[in-house]
Formats: sequence, C-alpha cells, structure tokens
Amino acid sequence: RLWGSGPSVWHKNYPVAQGNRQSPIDIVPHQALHDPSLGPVVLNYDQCTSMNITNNGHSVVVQFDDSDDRSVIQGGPLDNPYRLKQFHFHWGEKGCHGSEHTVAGNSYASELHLVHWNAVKYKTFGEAATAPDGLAVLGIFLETGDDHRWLHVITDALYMVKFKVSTTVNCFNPKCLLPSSLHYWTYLGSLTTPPLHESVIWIVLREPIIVSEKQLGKFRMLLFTGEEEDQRIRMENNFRPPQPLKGRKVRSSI
Ligand SMILES: NS(=O)(=O)c1ccco1
Ligand SMILES: [Zn+2]
Repeated sequence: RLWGSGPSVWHKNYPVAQGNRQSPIDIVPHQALHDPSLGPVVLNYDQCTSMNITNNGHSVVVQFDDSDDRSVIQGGPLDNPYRLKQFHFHWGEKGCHGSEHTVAGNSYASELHLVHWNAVKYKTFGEAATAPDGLAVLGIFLETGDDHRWLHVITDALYMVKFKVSTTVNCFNPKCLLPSSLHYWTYLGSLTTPPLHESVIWIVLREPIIVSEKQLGKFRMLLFTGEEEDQRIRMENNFRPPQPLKGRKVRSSI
C-alpha cells in the first residue's frame, strides 16, 4: 500500500467506506442461504473485444470495447445483461495472501475481478457506477499450483507495463480464465477501491483457478510508480481487507 493512502484512511475522503454495503467481505459458506431461485450465471464473451492492458498505478487492468453487447454476463442474480468493461487483479507479496474476499477466514493468493455494467438501465459506465444495481463484478480466486495455460498471455505482457503505462492486447477472451464450475455466492456490495461506490452486485465463484508461483511473481514485479519517479515502489498487497457484513445475507447457487 502506498504510504498514508491505505484502506484504513480512505474513509476520510470517502465516508462511504464505512457504509452498510462495503466490499470485500468474508464469505462463510455454511451461513450462506442456498437460494434455489438463483439460476446459473451465463457468460457470453466475444472473441475479440479486448483492447489494451494498463498499469493504472494500483492494479493492472485489461480494458474492453463496451460500445455494444458483444461481451455480457447475465442470469444468476442479474435482472439484465451487464456489459464487460474491464478485468483486473488483486494480489499480495507472497503466497497465501492477496485476495480481497475470504472464505471462512481463508484468503487466496490473488483475486480476478471482471467488471460489468448495466447498459440497459444506464447510459454510461460512470452513471451505472453510482447506481445500486449499476455494476456486476465476477470474482474469481487464484490459487498457486501448476502454470495456467492461458494466463501467460496476460503475464507475458506485464513487463511492458512495469511502470504506469498501457499496451495493446487484442482478441483475449477472458472466458479462458474461468474455473470448470460456475457455482457462486452473491451479495450486494461496493467497489473495493476508491470511490467505493455501493453499486456492485457481487458474484464470487467458489472454485479457484490454478496459476503458478512464477506467473503470480510477474504481477509482483509491477510498480505503483511511473518510470520518471526515483522511488521504485513494487505493486503488491493491492487488496482491501474484508468489511463488516452489517446484516447482509449472502446467497449461494450451490
Ligand atoms: N475492485 S473492484 O472490482 O471493486 C473495482 C472496480 C473499479 C474500481 O474498483
Ligand atoms: Zn477489484
């Protein structure tokens, strides 16, 4: 975390940080309500809507062309299709810490977020990002083990965005980053980085994907800082800790 700008001080500039539907949370599987009315999550991702990969100073983000409904998520807890805007990762400086959501108090090495917005009800991502049903983020845990055969497309591009810059990535379909089971937990929450808007319907997959320590290591060599800055601050621990549930119910499709 950058000096003096970590999650513990965000509430000074973003009072919503202490709101009633903040994310991430600790998911306790046995306390989740199995809701049989929750259908499967359906992902229709087009082959070639990815555009670029950017180091934005607090994560590495792959942006998509969201000018039409080519890549959408629907079903599950969602009343409309939500358009894929970007995906990014959160990770730690070593093995078992780095995810944002935890499961029964256990954290994973990293967490992938696929950020979608409700283009049926709202005209722009910015407008959707401030609406209670504006965003849907699919969370996928990353666990260390064997090499992930497709993640290398992203990790091999990371050296090009070591500093805060951007480079093109085309025809990367994030469907290749999904685990085999789409069983999920869902709850109403927020963005996990400022401005922390309480506008996210969270869908967190139970099954992690497996990536190698070597692939994760390439995230850790990214820098928060730009090339011109003399301080070389490694980008690691860019995860917010779990927030109070404040009476919310977590439902499970399982
Ligand atoms: N980490 S996240 O997916 O809640 C997010 C998206 C944009 C800002 O924060
Ligand atoms: Zn995120």
